[in-house]
Amino acid sequence: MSGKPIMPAMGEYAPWFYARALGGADRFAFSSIAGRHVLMLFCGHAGTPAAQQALALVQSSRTLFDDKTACFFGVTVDPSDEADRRIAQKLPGVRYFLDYDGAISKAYGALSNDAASYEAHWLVLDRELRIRSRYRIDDGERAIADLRTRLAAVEEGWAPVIVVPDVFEPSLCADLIALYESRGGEPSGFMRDVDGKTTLVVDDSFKQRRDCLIEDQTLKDRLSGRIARRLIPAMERAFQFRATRIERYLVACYEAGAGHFRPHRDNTTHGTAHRRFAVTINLNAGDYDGGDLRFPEFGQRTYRAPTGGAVVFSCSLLHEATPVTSGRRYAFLPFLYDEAARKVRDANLDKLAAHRAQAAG
Ligand SMILES: O=C(O)CCC(=O)C(=O)O
Ligand SMILES: [Fe+2]
Repeated sequence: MSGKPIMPAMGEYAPWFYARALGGADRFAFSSIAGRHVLMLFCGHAGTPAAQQALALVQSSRTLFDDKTACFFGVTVDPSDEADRRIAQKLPGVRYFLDYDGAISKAYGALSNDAASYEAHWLVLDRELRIRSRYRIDDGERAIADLRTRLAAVEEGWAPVIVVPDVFEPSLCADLIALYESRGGEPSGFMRDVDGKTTLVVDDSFKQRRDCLIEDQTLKDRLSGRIARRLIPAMERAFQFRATRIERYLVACYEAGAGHFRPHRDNTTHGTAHRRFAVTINLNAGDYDGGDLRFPEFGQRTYRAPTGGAVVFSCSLLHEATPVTSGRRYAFLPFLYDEAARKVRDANLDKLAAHRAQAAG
């Protein structure tokens, strides 16, 4: 077998992967960069004349890569690029994946399976990380012109979410806020797989929120009853999914000037892979500014459920809670899943680093 690489075709979703990013995370999640156009350069070795010219072009278009509308990712298979400083992360917008085992280059068809040949090229991806165009490495001017044209034509989209009013009545929302205020909240973390174990990470620059876990069974029954009768039927109609299980009963509080949760997906670790739908039930929607949901793969539009109402969305969608700029935002934030997903959860229990991890997301 020649091991000739197969390149993903135009319009296909780019393969997702984790890889070390130069000057960044050891396990950078490619899927987390969605929400803006991406220019990728599979350069192989950054020292070749073609790669040098390509990198100079990236530098001369530097302002395009602001991490808001677009970003650049180079992919190198050559450890000497890092050692000899031929490449460097430049924030915002310019990053490199260190693909020393060639896995990314193979998945994208740049490196042949027998690792004998490398087809250096550019790719332009849209904000959903779909492949829109491909250019040879010496055709970089056209790649960048194409990216500019696409950026100029970006349209606002609608995320595939539903907004369901009146899941909780106003007095139940008030009770939950009162519970939070009497008990207080703990700093809230999020989950990340570290050495194969799903681990709780606290990082204020990524997420800042305080959570109060509800333990009272009578209250939990009241809440799950509302969800079963007022939310799950709406989900069945919209998504053909019948949720039977609720993960975590928690009241969250985002404070003005600090509270936010940067773009993430809710099911990307072993310990969270069973999550199917995320639910945001706002408890005091009229009392704060900012603090809305945004789904960057579909645009900049924001979503806010009315008090007692829910926004429901697939846990696989990239989403963020925008910073609260005034007031305090309270929300009830369960994840829903079903019996098939429960088997996934049971199978992954041994991959949880700590029991506390169950509440975070
Ligand atoms: O604040 C929200 O509405 C969403 C929170 C969230 O995304 C999460 O807890 O995973
Ligand atoms: Fe989330």
